[in-house]
Amino acid sequence: MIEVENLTLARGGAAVLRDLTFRIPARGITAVIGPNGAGKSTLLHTLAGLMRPDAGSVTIAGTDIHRAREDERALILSLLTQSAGTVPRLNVRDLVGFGRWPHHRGRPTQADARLTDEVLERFDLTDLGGREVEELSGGQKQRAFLAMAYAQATPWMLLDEPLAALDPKYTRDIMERLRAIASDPDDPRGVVLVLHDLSIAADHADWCVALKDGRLHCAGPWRDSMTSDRLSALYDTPLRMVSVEGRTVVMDT
Ligand SMILES: Nc1ncnc2c1ncn2[C@@H]1O[C@H](COP(=O)(O)OP(=O)(O)OP(=O)(O)O)[C@@H](O)[C@H]1O
Repeated sequence: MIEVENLTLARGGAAVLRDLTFRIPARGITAVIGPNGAGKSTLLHTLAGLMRPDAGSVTIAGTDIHRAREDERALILSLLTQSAGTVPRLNVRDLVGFGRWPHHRGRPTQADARLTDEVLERFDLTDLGGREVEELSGGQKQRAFLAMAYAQATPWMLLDEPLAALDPKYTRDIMERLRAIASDPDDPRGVVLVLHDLSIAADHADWCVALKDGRLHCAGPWRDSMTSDRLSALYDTPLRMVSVEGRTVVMDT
């Protein structure tokens, strides 16, 4: 479980996260949503321990993230940031293998190599293993970065806008992979991702954390906590959740 208590943080002298208290259950997909500038990326970086709050705490799997050492954090969570983009002259296999770093600290074992191969296979990247990451399409690249985060083998994966600039086919591909990861009976991971596409969130998220102007708008199971009125108030624009062929779609009205 992720437990956030009274989390408060300012950037450049301005309050960005304001007294946030909520929980995220250990399993499933959690969507962090809210308008531009609401504090979603800041929250994710703070959950990951990369930003230190001015007050409050983040406890993940029983560990106070801001008291833990970096190497301890790296065994609890992987973080995929929006700026994960450029890795000159690195091939896909090495990128994915890099996810094993917290486990081997520069001395990869045969088990790390085997695990890297399994992850390449799982993400359909085996044939691309020797290709430079920079040569991949945006969708393939995102899949490779996701595989790197997965290879870190942490109980939690935190992903900042992993669908940015992806076409519908790759969007679906990534979301189906995340669903499989979150509900893997042998090795389930908690997946927390910042999303802008509300229909994707409505369709895939089990849990939601909604921020507005740095404050918690609501948090809880998506089905119970999200309504058309709540979404409209969150984004200050009329939005409606409708069911189309059994799937929830969010449209502006
Ligand atoms: N480096 C920085 N220095 C000072 N303020 C910052 C910095 N980065 C972001 N902020 C401010 O923090 C607030 C929250 O930004 P953040 O990027 O967390 O929001 P967000 O919800 O992820 O936005 P978006 O949906 O547009 O990506 C914004 O007001 C932003 O201007």
